[in-house]
Amino acid sequence: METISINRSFGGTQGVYKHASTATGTEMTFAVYLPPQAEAPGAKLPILWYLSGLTCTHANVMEKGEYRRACAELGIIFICPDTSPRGDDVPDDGGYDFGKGAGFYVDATQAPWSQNFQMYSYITEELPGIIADNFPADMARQSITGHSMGGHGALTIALKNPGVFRSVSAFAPIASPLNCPWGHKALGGYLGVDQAGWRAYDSIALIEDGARLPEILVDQGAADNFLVEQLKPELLQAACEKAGIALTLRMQPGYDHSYYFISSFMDDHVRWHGARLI
Ligand SMILES: N[C@@H](CCC(=O)N[C@@H](CS)C(=O)NCC(=O)O)C(=O)O
Repeated sequence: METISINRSFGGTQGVYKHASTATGTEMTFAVYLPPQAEAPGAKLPILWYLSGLTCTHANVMEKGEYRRACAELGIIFICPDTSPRGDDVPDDGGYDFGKGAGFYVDATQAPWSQNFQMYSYITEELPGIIADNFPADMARQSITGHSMGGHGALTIALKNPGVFRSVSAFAPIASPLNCPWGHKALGGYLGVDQAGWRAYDSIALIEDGARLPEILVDQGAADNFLVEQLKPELLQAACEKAGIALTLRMQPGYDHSYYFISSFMDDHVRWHGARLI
């Protein structure tokens, strides 16, 4: 692991790092905020993962997400991975919603994507190992959140890994790739046309197939341009009601899909996870 930058912030440090990934076969960049409590000898602190949305790198939430004040107060490590492999040798698509910047947190099975687009394994196996080896992290206390495509990532990863995360929340998540154009393009490309294989990466299908979480917090801007066609929180609400999952879905009047929305509710999410991590 190589350090790209370290900046003092809220008494802790905002770092950016890169490493050679065996999952993706590329260099991967990620950001880690260490709160001031990390500097105490023998510290082992809880982790909050944040998975980003389409077009993002680690940097969007790092620069605009405004998580550091609450993480510094509570003593939470905040981790910001990239959304896909990068590099000249990595295949790409002309659009913003498939290929680079759009890994969808799946392990691709279809050529040419399967060579590098192994983001599910990267996020659930490889990067946690790097974090455990290099930071004062208590891997028994992890929570996960994310935005849009990253909200889909947070929900599906938590549903598929029971017991790993103390809590899961999301900002404007893609509720069901099986039921929106972004999902059809990406999962069709990465996993092939047989939609049976998509169910392992669809929150609604996972719940229908028996996966359970005790509770979920979701904030959704009511003025989000993607709400009706792509995000469809009503599908998550119906699935959770049927399965007995305690979903708190907060429709936020006037908010759009941007980091102006995410940063407005980030403090709430960090504190909600903090109450379950500390
Ligand atoms: N570029 C797309 C929108 C993509 C988009 O809204 N991406 C969200 C995540 S789904 C984002 O966080 N973008 C980066 C940013 O706002 O910093 C469009 O113009 O329709």
